[in-house]
Amino acid sequence: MTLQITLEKQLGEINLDIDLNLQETGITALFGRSGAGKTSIINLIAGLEKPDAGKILIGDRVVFDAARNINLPPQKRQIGYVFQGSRLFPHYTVKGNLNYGRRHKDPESLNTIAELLGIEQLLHRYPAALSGGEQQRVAIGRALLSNPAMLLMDEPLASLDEPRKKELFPYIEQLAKEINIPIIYVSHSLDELLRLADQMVLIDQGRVIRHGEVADIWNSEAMLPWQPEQDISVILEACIREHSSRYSMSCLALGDRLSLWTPFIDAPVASRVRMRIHARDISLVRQPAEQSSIRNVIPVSVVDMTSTDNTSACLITLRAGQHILKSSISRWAAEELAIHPGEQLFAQIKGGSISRNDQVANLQPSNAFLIAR
Ligand SMILES: Nc1ncnc2c1ncn2[C@@H]1O[C@H](COP(=O)(O)OP(=O)(O)OP(=O)(O)O)[C@@H](O)[C@H]1O
Repeated sequence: MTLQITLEKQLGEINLDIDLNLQETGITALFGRSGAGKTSIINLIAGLEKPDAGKILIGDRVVFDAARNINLPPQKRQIGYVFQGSRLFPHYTVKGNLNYGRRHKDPESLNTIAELLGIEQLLHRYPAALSGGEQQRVAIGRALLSNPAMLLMDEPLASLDEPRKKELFPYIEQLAKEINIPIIYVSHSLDELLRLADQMVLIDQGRVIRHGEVADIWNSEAMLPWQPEQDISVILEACIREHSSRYSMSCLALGDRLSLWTPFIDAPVASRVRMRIHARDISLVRQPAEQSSIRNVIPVSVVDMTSTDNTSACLITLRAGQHILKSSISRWAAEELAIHPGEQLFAQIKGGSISRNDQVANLQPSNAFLIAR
């Protein structure tokens, strides 16, 4: 099943003009600045607003086609929607909320979804007696129990504090693995992109700037505006080659003979992981030191270097096998080392600098992620 979305809509000053083909499963993040048009896109897909022109196809089901005057109302589109706030009915219990609008209130699917979201113990409580994270899990459950062909989530974590956000990540990841429908997830959080998204669509001024794999876009120039100079990073995706239980570290295969040691990742050898590596944690040398505390000394070639006169730092883009790395060093050091594009150098990466929050372990080739705890 594919998802084809062509939309045009004048939104005040912004002319929304979108043409997207989305994957059938997994999470696609709609990412962009405030006011870029993300919520408008999912409201148009859900049928809460009407496009000026375009067509929306879920598989072979046409839910909107301006040319043929087809415009199914939201309840006929088979689309689940999770909003920023949970929007639960306060006078219904959790169970009542989950069953709301369900024609066939079979307890089996309710129990399955409740278990998936860890809300089995909450079924008889009222929303007022739930935490923000629990309320959002119920809201997700309610959307799923409408048996949707696709799920839209508009910043579902935005109203939660950091600990609650972290509490919800594993549920959303698990959900993406268990349910076989596409999820469109609106966000402007890099952490959510790193942890949850398989694909991303970068939106600006109502247009699609980039659409593709998260790592490809994250590592491109298009994402630099979202990364403060001190916090520039790349996403690296690779398979676990081995573990060292003695030192509590894991080794990622970057290529035939290229390895990266990181703090231990609780996932099997050969499984794929995603890792955020900060440019500030990579230094460069012409020759590896004979004795060094740094475990990762990786041969790289210089792809590109940028610096501005008014900053002291120089950002150097590097290639290690198939992987992109970025190093932020001082302009002084860059000049002294006389670094130029095309040169071969060695990147030193302190394994310990990669925190647990920067690691995501993926147990399936389908990009379904499990957080490395
Ligand atoms: N019905 C409308 N009529 C006119 N302008 C609108 C309408 N809906 C949205 N807009 C404008 O379109 C732009 C995009 O809004 P939208 O809410 O889709 O952005 P967003 O990317 O979701 O932003 P945020 O991240 O802040 O939620 C905004 O400038 C908004 O003011």
